[in-house]
Amino acid sequence: MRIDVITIFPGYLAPLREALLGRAISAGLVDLAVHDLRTWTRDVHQAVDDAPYGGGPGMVMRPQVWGEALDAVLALDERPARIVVPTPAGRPFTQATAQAWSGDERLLFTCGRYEGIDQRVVDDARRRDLTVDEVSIGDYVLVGGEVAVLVMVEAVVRLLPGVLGNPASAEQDSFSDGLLEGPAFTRPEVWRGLAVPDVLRSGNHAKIARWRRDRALERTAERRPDLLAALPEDALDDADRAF
Ligand SMILES: N#Cc1c(-c2ccc3ccn(Cc4ccc(CN5CCOCC5)cc4)c3c2)n[nH]c1N
Repeated sequence: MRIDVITIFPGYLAPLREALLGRAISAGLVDLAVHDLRTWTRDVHQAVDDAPYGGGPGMVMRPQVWGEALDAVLALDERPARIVVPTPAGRPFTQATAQAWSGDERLLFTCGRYEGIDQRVVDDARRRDLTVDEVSIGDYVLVGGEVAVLVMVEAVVRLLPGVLGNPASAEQDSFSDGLLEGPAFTRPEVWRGLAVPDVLRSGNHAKIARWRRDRALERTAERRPDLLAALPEDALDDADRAF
C-alpha cells in the first residue's frame, strides 16, 4: 500500500515512522510519502488560506494550492488512490472503514487546517471520478486533520497482512464481532491483593470462552448499548441471551 499525506505540518506525521508502522515501512509493506502543501504556493508569503466568503470566524484553505498539490501528488504513482479528507463534518471513521480501506492500493490523505479546505477541491476531484471520502474520527473538534490521519493510518496499516506479529489479534478486534472486548490479565496471579479470575487459570477453554463472551456482553451493554442494539438478529446465541 502507498500512503501519501499532504499537510502544512509534515513534522506532525513523524510518528508514522516509529514502532509498528515504521517496521511496516522498513519491511516494504507500506510506502509512505509526506508532502508539504506550501510546495505548491506561488507567492512570497506562501499563503494557503484566505477569509471565508459569506463571513464567519477563522480562515479557509485556498482551492488553488490544494488543487495543484493533489494533481501533483496523484501523478506520482499510477495506482488509483482513495482521497481521504478528515473533517468534523465527515462520515464516521469506524473499524469497518479501516477494514475496507486496508484493501486499497493507495490512500492519499489531505490535512486541512483553519476552518477547513474550500469545498470546491472535493467537488473538483469527485467530478473527475476520483474517489473522495470525507470522514470524521469522532464527535469532538480538533485543530487540523493531522491527528486524525495518524489515527486512521494506524487503524488501516495494522490490518495489512504481515504487519501484526499475531494476525489473530486483528481478527479478534474489538468491534469486529460488534462487541467491546472484555478485561485482560497477565502475571502475577495476585497483584496488590487483586487476583486473576480463577476461570482464566482453569485451562477449560470452553468455560474461558464463555466467560470472556459474558464480560464482553456486560461491558458493551454498560458502555456502548448502541453497539448491542445494532447487532444483527443472529449475532447473539441462546447462551448470550441467557446472560
Ligand atoms: N477527522 C476529523 C476531525 C476534525 C478536523 C479534521 C480536519 C480539520 C481541518 C481543520 N480543522 C479544524 C476545524 C475547526 C473548526 C471547524 C468549524 N466547525 C467545527 C464543528 O462545528 C462547526 C464549525 C472546522 C475545522 C479540522 C478538524 N475535528 N474533529 C474531528 N473528528
